[in-house]
Amino acid sequence: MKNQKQREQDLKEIEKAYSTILSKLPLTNEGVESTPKRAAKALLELTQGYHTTPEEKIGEGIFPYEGDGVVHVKGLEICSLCEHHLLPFIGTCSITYIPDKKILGLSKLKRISDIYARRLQVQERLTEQIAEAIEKSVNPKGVLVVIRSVHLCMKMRGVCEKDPETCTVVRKGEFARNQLLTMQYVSESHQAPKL
Ligand SMILES: Nc1nc2c(ncn2[C@@H]2O[C@H](COP(=O)(O)OP(=O)(O)OP(=O)(O)O)[C@@H](O)[C@H]2O)c(=O)[nH]1
Ligand SMILES: [Zn+2]
Repeated sequence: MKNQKQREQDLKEIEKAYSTILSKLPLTNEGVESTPKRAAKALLELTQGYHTTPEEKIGEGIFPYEGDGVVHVKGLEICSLCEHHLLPFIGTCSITYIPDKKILGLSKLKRISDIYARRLQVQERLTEQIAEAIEKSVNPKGVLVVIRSVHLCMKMRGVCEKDPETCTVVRKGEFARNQLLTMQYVSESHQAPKL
């Protein structure tokens, strides 16, 4: 992982690259003087997930559990950047797991999804990585992750689709074996926001 000095150097180089990009546009706006600096900071913020791991974010947030239930958390906001166009995709994530003696602190589900969303992504891989991280942390009997999102690269450019929604589903353990259970929780997942 990069240290503070390397990251400051990266920030300067990204800022320079944004200046070059802007210099190719016939701009007349006066307000863009500090834009390369702001854009560089924004890019690093949107990709800060590269500098952390689930283990680090989960910390002490794993607890013993004796029950036989299901944990289902929906409506976790996903803000990511597509790796092809560097344009946002924005959606909601629903995480369901069947604990086996261990549960995660609820906020840790959002922290895990953020670690992977704050990188350059395709939605399929993002969904898979969240499911894998939950599997690795508490070894549940099953995990189901559903993301429903809108890709701005489909809406603002290219095909310019008016109301596109992409749904990706990853099933592990019990969910991979039980289609009916999977369908129940997929149908309960929140729709992507209207953008
Ligand atoms: N599978 C998948 N595709 C994505 C995701 N985000 C963007 N894409 C797609 O990546 C593809 C890149 O296709 P290319 O033909 O290389 O790029 P392009 O010419 O900009 O494609 P168009 O968007 O069709 O104009 C496009 O079809 C995008 O819609 C994602 O999360 N998952
Ligand atoms: Zn894209």
